[in-house]
Amino acid sequence: MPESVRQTEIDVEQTHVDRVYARLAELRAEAEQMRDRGHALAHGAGSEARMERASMLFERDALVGYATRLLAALDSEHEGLVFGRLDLTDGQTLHIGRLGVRDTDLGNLVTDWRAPAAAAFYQATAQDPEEVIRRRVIHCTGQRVVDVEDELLRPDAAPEDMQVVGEGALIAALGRARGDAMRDIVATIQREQDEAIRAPAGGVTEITGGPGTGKTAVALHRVAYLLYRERRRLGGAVLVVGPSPTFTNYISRVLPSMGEHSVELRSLGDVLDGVRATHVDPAPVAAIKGSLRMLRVLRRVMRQTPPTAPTELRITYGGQVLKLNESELAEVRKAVHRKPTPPNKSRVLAAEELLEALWRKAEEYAGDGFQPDREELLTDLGERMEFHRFLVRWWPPMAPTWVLSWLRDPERLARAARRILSAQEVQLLSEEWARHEGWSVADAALIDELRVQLGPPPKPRRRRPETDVEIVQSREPERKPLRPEHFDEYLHVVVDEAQDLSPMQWRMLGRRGGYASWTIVGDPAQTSWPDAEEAAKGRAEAVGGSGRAHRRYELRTNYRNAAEIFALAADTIRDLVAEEDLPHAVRKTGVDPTVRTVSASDLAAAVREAADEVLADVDGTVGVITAMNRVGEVAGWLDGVARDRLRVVGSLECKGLEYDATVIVEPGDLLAESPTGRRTLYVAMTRATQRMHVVGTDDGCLP
Ligand SMILES: Nc1ncnc2c1ncn2[C@@H]1O[C@H](COP(=O)(O)OP(=O)(O)OP(=O)(O)O)[C@@H](O)[C@H]1O
Repeated sequence: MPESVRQTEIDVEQTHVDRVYARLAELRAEAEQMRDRGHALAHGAGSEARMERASMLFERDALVGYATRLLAALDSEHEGLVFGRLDLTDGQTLHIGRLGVRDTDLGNLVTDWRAPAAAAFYQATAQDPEEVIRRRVIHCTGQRVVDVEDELLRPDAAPEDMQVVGEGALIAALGRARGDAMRDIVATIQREQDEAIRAPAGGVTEITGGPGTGKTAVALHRVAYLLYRERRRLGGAVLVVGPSPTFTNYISRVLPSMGEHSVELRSLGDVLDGVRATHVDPAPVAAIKGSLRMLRVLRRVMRQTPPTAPTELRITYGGQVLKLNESELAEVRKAVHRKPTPPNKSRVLAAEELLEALWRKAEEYAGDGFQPDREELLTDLGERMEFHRFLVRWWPPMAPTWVLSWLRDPERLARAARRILSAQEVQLLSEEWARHEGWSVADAALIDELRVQLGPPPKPRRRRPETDVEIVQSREPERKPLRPEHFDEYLHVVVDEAQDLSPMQWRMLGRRGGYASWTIVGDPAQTSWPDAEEAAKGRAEAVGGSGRAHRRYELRTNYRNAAEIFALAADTIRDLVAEEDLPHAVRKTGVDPTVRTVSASDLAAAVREAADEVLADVDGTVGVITAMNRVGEVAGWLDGVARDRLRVVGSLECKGLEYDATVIVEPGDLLAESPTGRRTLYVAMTRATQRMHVVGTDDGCLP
């Protein structure tokens, strides 16, 4: 095809794109004018009838809302507002874009990609072309059209003069270098993906598929689609949860690039306001913390005597010293906890039980010179300042992080875990809590559980009590949640990498989606959770009743990995996963991944060499993936190497991420790291789009 044909087609599209931007400038001016007029209307002393004013205000709000979204979309970083065109058999052409734009005569200059009319852009295939003759993907940089890629779907219906340019937008898109942020795929969504994106909002929508099949991309585009369809109901009430802050960062630009800014994106460690946990426990520790057995451990620990509580109550009444010792106080505490009221609402009950215990003491001491009256004693002691001072220290407000921190004391942990966890498990937990000051991602779910079990701490009246130690993990400025604090219910919850959620984490999310519909995205083959049955139970409880609509979509094409890379990665789990459950990688690079075995003393140099090689081979990012406990060491080996493009990541932190090239360091370490080591290695080996080197010290390092 001569270059001049391509240029002519680019020029044709440029003319249309120019018209779109000219119209947008008009719309922007109109919206601003309308906003100002609406403002004057709202504040002026006009004589319009109330109803008329209300309807104008409504119109103004609608227009200003539209204009605001339009401006936000225009101002977002993306690669052009218009990205597609359909030529249909009835002679119509339709331009597809991130937002719909109407002309002055109300004709469509651009059709929103989420509108029903645009569905054919994604659903038409060569086998089933519907009414589409030609599908064109338009590449823009800002307002400039730089290229077009066509697919001719109905050659039989194509007019003589119709030009067809390029070899397919998908393959071109997949070959592009990757950066630190995921890009939207609006221009090249494939049919199987589109079906999942446009599934109805209600009930539970499950999207599964192997690595690189676009599950995350599909989930995010689905959110944009649902907001387009049901903005009034869902606006501000959608939560997307991913495994780590690195992951949420990585995907954070996708929705804004589609003009959607009202979605709350959180990682598992910061679902709960006020806690920002980032460090990841070793797999065996995470497995204990995530197990439902922890529920019983937590219920026990919150019933323990707080470490700051006084161990003796002494009070004088009628010349007698009434005394409750440590074990008597513990009995009183037990009696209070037998009631169903949450501890933070039980102080009055605690006071009553203490007074009753004091009365029993007084009865014991009753004799010639001491004849106490029950009512009088309860009233007198209950009104004493010394009694209240004791009560506040003995039954303090309990912040969930404070109560969890009691388990850092091995003796308290052993008591709370007796006959629930094994001695070895207790030791593992103890050692891990001793190693870190802050909270881990798995701890966040425990803190959330305690928050609910303890109930909200009473608001301090004058000064904060010493024990109210809500610990915030990071020194970053507190992020302002889109929703009011502790109003944590959402109407749609998207869970990514769902295969890794522990039952305790499912409980945490379930609390936020009591009335929600769900999109659950994951790949069982990539799971790092050892007890699939327990996790499934936790998930079923979180997403609710079996009577709900439940639809499943399976994505089967791996768009990320070069076929050569995926073939080697798949070998690691072939005997764990049925062949038909592995995705099909569509893109070949002609370059095989390498596996190098070196001596332990040469490992650092070999890793450095492999990193240098791939940095020279690819333009985008390089991930060096190693066992969690070696991240610091390996980063040291690569100190100063291409800081802008090279990242050293731990095996459990690379979930969901993507690089142009990867270096897998010492695969044996990844295998040994946890009972699901083989799946972890599979995840690590499926992160690269173009190149992969595996470097290890063991000849048979790959299964
Ligand atoms: N239709 C498409 N057009 C262009 N790129 C696509 C398409 N579908 C997926 N991709 C790209 O493929 C890569 C993998 O997508 P994504 O991360 O969503 O896969 P995933 O199934 O969530 O993977 P994993 O399970 O490994 O985390 C991304 O770079 C994404 O942009």
